[in-house]
Amino acid sequence: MTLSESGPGPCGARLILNGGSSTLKFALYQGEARRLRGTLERIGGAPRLHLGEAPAGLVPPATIEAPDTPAAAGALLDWLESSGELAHLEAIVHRIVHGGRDFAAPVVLDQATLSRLETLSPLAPLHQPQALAVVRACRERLPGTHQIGCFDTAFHRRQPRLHQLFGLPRALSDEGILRYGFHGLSYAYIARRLRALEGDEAGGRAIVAHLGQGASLCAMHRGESRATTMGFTALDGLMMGRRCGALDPGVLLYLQQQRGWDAARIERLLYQESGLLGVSGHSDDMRDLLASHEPACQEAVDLFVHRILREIGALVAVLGGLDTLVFTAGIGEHAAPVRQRVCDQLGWLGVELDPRRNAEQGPRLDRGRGPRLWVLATDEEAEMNQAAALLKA
Ligand SMILES: Nc1ncnc2c1ncn2[C@@H]1O[C@H](COP(=O)(O)OP(=O)(O)O)[C@@H](O)[C@H]1O
Ligand SMILES: CC(=O)OP(=O)(O)O
Ligand SMILES: [Mg+2]
Repeated sequence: MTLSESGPGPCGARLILNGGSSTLKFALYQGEARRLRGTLERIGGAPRLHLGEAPAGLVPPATIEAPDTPAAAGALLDWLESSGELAHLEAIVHRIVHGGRDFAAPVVLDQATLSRLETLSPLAPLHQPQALAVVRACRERLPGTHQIGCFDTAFHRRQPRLHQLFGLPRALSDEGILRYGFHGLSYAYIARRLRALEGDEAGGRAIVAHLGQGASLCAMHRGESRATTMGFTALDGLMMGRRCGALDPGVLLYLQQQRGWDAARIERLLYQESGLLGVSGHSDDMRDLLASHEPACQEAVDLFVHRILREIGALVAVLGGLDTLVFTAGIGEHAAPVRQRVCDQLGWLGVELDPRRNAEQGPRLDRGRGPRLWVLATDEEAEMNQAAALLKA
């Protein structure tokens, strides 16, 4: 079904909801024009609502209750509704992290689609159940609006088959145990930005470092995904805020067999207790670690950078060289010391970061020699709005 078959007309507004592992980002669009944009961050801790863009007179709520993403979305809808912002709402566009093999483009989220997506929840336990709960709540609360899903995995579905395979028995690959990759809405947006910024030069080999609470790298050729560090789930690859990234699977066997850990205990270790938080013993937030002089906090940052370097090396080998390196997402966009440390250790690739440009947040960071270096603010919401508009066409 396309929206034009049943939609209420061309001038309806679209609300975009982008649930991350620590944030709920939102935006309201009228066609291509953005009316407001904001982030609810530190969900589950001490939530704060930042309004990046908003019409004059729209005041954020003084306090917000957000123990989890569905509660955060409910509070956000309460506030937008009481402010009169949802009067002409046509659709709510949801970021759905896992689309598996079947969902490679935006879809209308009807009952049957939701049931199919629920089967993927175990593969993205921090994101998928929460996003689907938000969709169900929106269907009940605003039955006159369409619910549309855009998928993190979609951008990577055209990777060469070899790059999607694990070295597992064929039968397991055939049933869908494959490398899917995530953060695809962010990578699709950055690929578009690079085309606009670099023009014909964008035909080259690029690595995009999406460094947020979840973190991954994507190797692109001509703006298309060739390889990425996340896999079947959003656990693989880089070390993250609370996830350890790539891990010798023997560690899991050891914990099961020698310590008697069950699946729930292992899931908690992998998704909640590891990464920057586990190594530092202090915080999962790069801002806290960069401000600390504790050796364990510094070691956590050292390991974060080291893992990025190792994975960049692997992706450069896949691409056969490097023309462009982009930093994006919470850490990539804001943590100049992390960008500096990564680039300082990539001299062997001809990377030369300009410290002044880096301190001034670029957007161009190189000295005019070697691979082009950029810091670009990602905009998954803009990508989702555009994708939803195409669904309507
Ligand atoms: N000014 C900053 N300096 C360093 N790190 C930052 C800064 N602002 C945000 N971050 C990091 O970005 C993370 C959030 O990234 P983001 O991409 O917005 O989140 P999510 O992965 O939940 O979508 C925070 O956990 C924090 O580590
Ligand atoms: C897939 C993933 O880890 O997303 P986020 O970084 O938004 O939590
Ligand atoms: Mg995110």
